[in-house]
Amino acid sequence: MLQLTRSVSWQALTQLGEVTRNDRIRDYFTADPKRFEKMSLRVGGLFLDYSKHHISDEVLTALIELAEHSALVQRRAQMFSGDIINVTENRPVLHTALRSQANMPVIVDGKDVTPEIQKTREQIRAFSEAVRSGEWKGYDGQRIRDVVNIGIGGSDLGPNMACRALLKHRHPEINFHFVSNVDGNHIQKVLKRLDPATTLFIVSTKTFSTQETLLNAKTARRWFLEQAGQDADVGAHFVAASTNRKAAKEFGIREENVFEFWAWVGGRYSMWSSIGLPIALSIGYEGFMDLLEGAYEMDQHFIDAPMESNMPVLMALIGIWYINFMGAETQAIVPYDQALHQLPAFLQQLDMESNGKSVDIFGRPVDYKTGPIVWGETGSNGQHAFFQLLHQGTRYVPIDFIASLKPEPGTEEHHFALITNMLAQANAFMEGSQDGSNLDPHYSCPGNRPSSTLLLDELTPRNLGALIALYEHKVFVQGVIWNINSFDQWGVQLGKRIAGEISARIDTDVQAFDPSTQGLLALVREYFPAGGENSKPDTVSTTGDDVAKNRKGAKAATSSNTKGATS
Ligand SMILES: O=P(O)(O)OC[C@H]1O[C@](O)(CO)[C@@H](O)[C@@H]1O
Repeated sequence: MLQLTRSVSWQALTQLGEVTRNDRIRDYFTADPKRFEKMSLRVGGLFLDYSKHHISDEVLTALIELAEHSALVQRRAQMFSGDIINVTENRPVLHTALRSQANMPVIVDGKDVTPEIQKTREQIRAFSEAVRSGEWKGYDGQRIRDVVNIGIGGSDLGPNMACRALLKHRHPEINFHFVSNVDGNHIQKVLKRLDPATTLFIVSTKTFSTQETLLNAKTARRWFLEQAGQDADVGAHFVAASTNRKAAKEFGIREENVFEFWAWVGGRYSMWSSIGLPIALSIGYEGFMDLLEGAYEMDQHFIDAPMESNMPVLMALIGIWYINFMGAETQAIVPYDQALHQLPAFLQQLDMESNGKSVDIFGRPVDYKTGPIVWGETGSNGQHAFFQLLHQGTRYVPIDFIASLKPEPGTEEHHFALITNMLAQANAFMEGSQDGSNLDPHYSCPGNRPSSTLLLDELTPRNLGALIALYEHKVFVQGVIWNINSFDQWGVQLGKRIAGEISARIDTDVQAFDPSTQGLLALVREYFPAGGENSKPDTVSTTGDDVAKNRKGAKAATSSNTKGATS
C-alpha cells in the first residue's frame, strides 16, 4: 500500500503549502467577489462560513482529491453498517445507530441490535418521565429535586456539556450536578448542598471499572446511607448507565434501573446512549429525541452530500491543510455563547482521544502529523485573555468561532454585542491592521489568521445534536485520511495500570519505580502513615462496611481496567 506522504495528492498539497504561505487571505476575496457564497453552506439549522481560510481554489480542489483518493467512502459505509473498524478492540463503531431514525436493521455479530436500542430508549422515556413528573419517589416518599451524574471522560463530558448548553430547556424543579474528579473536594462540595431524600445518583460508566467513578460512587453511597436510608433504599436513589450490568447490580443498583448500552459505543461517542440519561431527565425525553434527530440529520448529510459540499468533510480537510501543510499545531474552539462553555472540553476528548495516535491501523509509525491540540474558551472571555497571542504572537492557530443567532428574550442587547464582537474578531484576525506598514510594530496586527464561523439558527437540542455529530464526523474523516484508528485509546490505559501498581506497592516495594517516582512517593508516604492499605482505591460492595471485599474488588477493577475493559 502506498504511503500517504508519497501519494500524488499529498505531494501536490505539500507544494501548494509552500506557495500559499505567502498569500494574503484578504486577496482571495478581491480576486473572487463570490468567495463567501462559494465557501459557505447550510445544513439544517447550521451555517458554516469557511471563506476566511488560507485556502485558494486550487488548494481546495487538491484537498478534495485527497479525500476522494482516500478510503473515506468505503470506511464511512463500513462504520454505518457495523463492520469492525475499531480493529484493535475488535469492535464495530455504531454510535450512529443510536440516533438512527430509519427503520433499518443494524447487524452486530449476526444479530439486529435495533430492538435493544428501542428497548433502552423506551426505558429512558419511562424513567425520565417518572422522575420529571414526581411519580418516582425517594425512600421517604418525596420527589427527586437533584440529579448527580457520577462519571468521567465520555461518561461525563457529553451529558455535562449538553445539559449546560440546553439549560434553558431544563426541568424547573430539578437541579443537575456532575461529579467527575477523584479529588474528594469535588464530590464533597456537591454533596454538602444536597438532601439525600430528594437526590438521585446516576453512576455513569461504560466499563463499571473506572477507579475515579467507583470511588466517587462509593462515597456518594456511604453519604446516602449515613444520613438517610438503609441498604434497601439505595435502589430508589442510585441508577446506572453501563455496559456492565453485573457490576452495577453488585453495587446495589436494581436490575431494572441499569440503563444498558453496548461495547460498540465508544465512551466519547456515548452521549446518544444511556449515558445521555441526564439529558433526558433535564430537558425531557422529547428534547433528547430532538437531539438525536439533529445528529441523524447530520449523519444523512455526511452520507449523501458530495465531498465538495459535505460539511464534516470540508472541516476535516481544512484541519488537515493546517496541520499537515501549514505547520499549525493546535486548533482553537471559541464559542461565543456562555451556554456552550463546556464545548471546548468535550471536543478536546472527542478529537484528542480519537486522533492522538502515531501508528496507522497496521501498527506502522506514521511520518506525518495527526490530531492537533484542541483547546479553547468562550468568547468574549477568551478575547480578554489569550486573543493577544493569536493576534500578535508567533503561533499560527486556526480558530472555529461558534455562535447561535437567536437571542434569548431579554438578552437582545447583550446578544448583539456578543455576535458583533465575534464577527469583529474574525475580521480582525484576517485583515490585521490594514495600515500596518505605517504603524509602530508594537501596535501592528499582521492579520492573515484563518477562522471558520459556525452559526446555529438557535441553540436548540436539534441543532446541538447536529453540531456534535458534525465534529464527530470531522474527526472520523481525519482519522480515515491519516489511516489511524480513531476509536481506541490505549494510551490512557498505561497510567491507569501504574496507578494500580503504585497503590499496591507503596507499603512494600517501590524499587520497581524510577528514582524520581520513588523520591516523590517517600514524600507522599509521610501524609499516609497507615500506608497504602488505608488509601487504596477501594471499589464498592453492596454493604457499606465490607472493607475486605472492597479491597479485593479494587484489585479486580484495576486489572480489568488495564486488560480487557476499554471504553
Ligand atoms: O465510562 P468509563 O468506562 O468509566 O470510562 C470513562 C472514560 O475513560 C476512558 O477510557 C479513558 O480515560 C475514556 O475513553 C472514557 O470515556
